[in-house]
Amino acid sequence: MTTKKLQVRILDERIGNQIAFPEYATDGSAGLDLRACLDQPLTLEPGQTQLIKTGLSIHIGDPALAAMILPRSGLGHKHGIVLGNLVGLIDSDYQGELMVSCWNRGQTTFTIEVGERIAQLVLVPVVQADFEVVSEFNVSDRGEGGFGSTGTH
Ligand SMILES: O=c1ccn([C@H]2C[C@H](O)[C@@H](COP(=O)(O)OP(=O)(O)OP(=O)(O)O)O2)c(=O)[nH]1
Ligand SMILES: [Mg+2]
Repeated sequence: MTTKKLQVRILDERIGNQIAFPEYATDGSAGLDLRACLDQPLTLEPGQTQLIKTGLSIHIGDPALAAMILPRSGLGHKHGIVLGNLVGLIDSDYQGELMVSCWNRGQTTFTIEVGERIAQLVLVPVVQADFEVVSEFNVSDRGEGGFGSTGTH
C-alpha cells in the first residue's frame, strides 16, 4: 500500500466534531467520503443542482498527482444524486475549498442532511504531456479505426 502525506486545512470548525473528518471506510477503499458542510438540510428538487461546501481544502502540491471527485454509487443509483460536472478534477495547485456540485438527476425530491456523505475523493497519478509535433505516426494495428470499428461481438 502506498500512502501520500496530504496537506489539508479545516475551514469549518464543525469538521472533526459534528461533521466527521474524511476517512477511508475500509482498508481497501479507494475513495475518501466527502461530507456536506451545510448549515441546514438542503432539499434538491428533480433537475436541481447545488454547489455544496465540504469545509476542507487540500493542497496536493505535486503535478504528478490530482484528485477526482466521484459520485457515491448508492446515492447515484438509488436516489439520482450525482455530480453536476459528472466528475470533479482537483488540480495539484488548487488551494481553495473542495466543492461538490450535487445534481438531482432523478424524478423525486431528495434532502441532503448536514454532514451526509455526498461524494468521494480519489487521489490519482497524472502524467503531463510534452507534445512532440510529427507529420505521421508509426502505423498501429488499429490505425484510425474507432467508434465500434472492431465490431460488436
Ligand atoms: O468538483 C469540483 C471541481 C473542481 N473544483 C476546484 C478544484 C479545481 O482545481 C478547480 C478548477 O476546476 P476545473 O479546472 O475543472 O474548472 P474550470 O471551470 O476549468 O475552472 P478554472 O478556470 O478555475 O480552471 O476547481 C472543486 O472544488 N470541485
Ligand atoms: Mg480549469
